[in-house]
Amino acid sequence: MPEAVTRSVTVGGPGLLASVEPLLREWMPRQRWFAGKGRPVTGFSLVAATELLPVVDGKLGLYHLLVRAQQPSANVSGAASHPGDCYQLLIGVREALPPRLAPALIGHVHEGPLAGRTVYEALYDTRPAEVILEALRTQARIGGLRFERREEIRPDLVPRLVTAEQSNSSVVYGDTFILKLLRRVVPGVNPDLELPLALAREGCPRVPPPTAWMTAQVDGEPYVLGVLQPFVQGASDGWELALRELAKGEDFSAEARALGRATAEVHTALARALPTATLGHTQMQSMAAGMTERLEAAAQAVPALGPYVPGLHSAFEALADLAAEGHTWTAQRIHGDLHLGQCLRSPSGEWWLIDFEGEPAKPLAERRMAQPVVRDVAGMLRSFDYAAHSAGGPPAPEWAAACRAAYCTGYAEVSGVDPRTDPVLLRACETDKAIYEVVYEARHRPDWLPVPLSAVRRLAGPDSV
Ligand SMILES: Nc1ncnc2c1ncn2[C@@H]1O[C@H](COP(=O)(O)OP(=O)(O)O)[C@@H](O)[C@H]1O
Ligand SMILES: O=P(O)(O)O[C@H]1O[C@H](CO)[C@@H](O[C@H]2O[C@H](CO)[C@@H](O)[C@H](O)[C@H]2O)[C@H](O)[C@H]1O
Repeated sequence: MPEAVTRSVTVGGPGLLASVEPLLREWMPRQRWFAGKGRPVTGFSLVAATELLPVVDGKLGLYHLLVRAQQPSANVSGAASHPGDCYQLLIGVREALPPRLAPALIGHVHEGPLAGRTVYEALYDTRPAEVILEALRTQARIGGLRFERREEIRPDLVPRLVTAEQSNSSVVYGDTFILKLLRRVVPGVNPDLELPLALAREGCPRVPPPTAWMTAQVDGEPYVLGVLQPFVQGASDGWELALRELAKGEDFSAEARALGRATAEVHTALARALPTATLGHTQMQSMAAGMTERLEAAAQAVPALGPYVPGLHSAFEALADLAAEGHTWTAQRIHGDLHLGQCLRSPSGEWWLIDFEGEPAKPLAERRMAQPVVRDVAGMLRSFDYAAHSAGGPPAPEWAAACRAAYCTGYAEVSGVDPRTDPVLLRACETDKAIYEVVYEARHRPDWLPVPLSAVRRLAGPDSV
């Protein structure tokens, strides 16, 4: 496949990749954001390279790379044709790393134009993070990179990398803005920019409005690479708060109800901002078929699911049956991966929803489809259950049940529709989510696998084991 190198400079283009490839092969699969875990990386191909700061006289060099990780077994059914995932990297080059940058080390280069130098994850470093903010602030165009903004940005904000576990990488600037740099990038409209922009146009106060964003044009296709948005100062995320309350034996249902209200506010604004649809027999049967396919793929990938497969199937069959009876559902754009960790509570008690990327493993077209809002509701209901099984003590099913009920009540107060009035769809969506979580945990956090498995056991019903 011909791949354009945005700006092929001697060191920063193919020369840089050739020098660092052996280091990346070792370093990238260890990163939390690396999506292809468990499959060998056989090599990298360069999609685009942009020099942001040249290596001059031993001073810092900075390169923006889009690289494709070649993993021949990525797609079992189309192994030979899968081009591999494309990742965004910001690579710093120095003579040596100061101790404060030790965690950022990628490795020491032994050959090629960078021989003798050290390459590192540049987001840990102040100057590279400043370069990106400055490009956003001035709406720069560098090589194939485009930086755009909706609002003014102050020039003197001090950056710090967010070190929390996440699927992408974020930098906070002076407690004023947070920039999320996407790691695995795909061509097309990214909902993590599209939806917050649509919500900002609607004046929805529950989602931080994008201040600026960064894109690339590669082979004529647009890639969203990063989004800058206001930083909610002093915020705690819903997951931390829920675990804290659980540890104290405290009820969380007032917050759960407020979260239900916030979710419904966002859904109502999305339904105003973007097209909605009515899903009839064919679409719902195809949704149920998709859920069944995911279950089968998950059972292949995670054998522990095996005994529950028949019971889980019944949730999807019930949905298909309801569709066959002529029942219809309303669909609209939704969050797509809603859970407690995507909800921030400001010190004044307001809830914000973040991270509209959807389930990262799903194709973009699927993530951008109109869907029943119950999918998001199911994600949150799963999250209360997750908290009740993860707090360290014995599982707290009554705590989860109270939160789940309060969340649905809050949702109904704002939207006028209680998700519990659609139990077949709710069970199917919760089951689908729990199966997704089983695969996610098996791949990323195997120690957590028992948490979604306990839900699978419950959702599959008593006859399945
Ligand atoms: N606007 C914001 N204000 C404050 N903190 C934020 C904001 N957006 C994100 N964060 C913090 O950054 C973390 C990662 O953001 P998120 O969008 O969920 O990234 P990822 O897709 O990598 O998981 C969140 O869990 C939250 O703690
Ligand atoms: O926040 P991300 O977009 O990275 O979402 C992924 O990672 C989440 C974990 O960080 C994962 O969420 C699962 O674990 C949460 C607790 O850590 C729990 O609150 C969620 O309910 C549960 O789904 C999410 O599924 C995954 O897409």
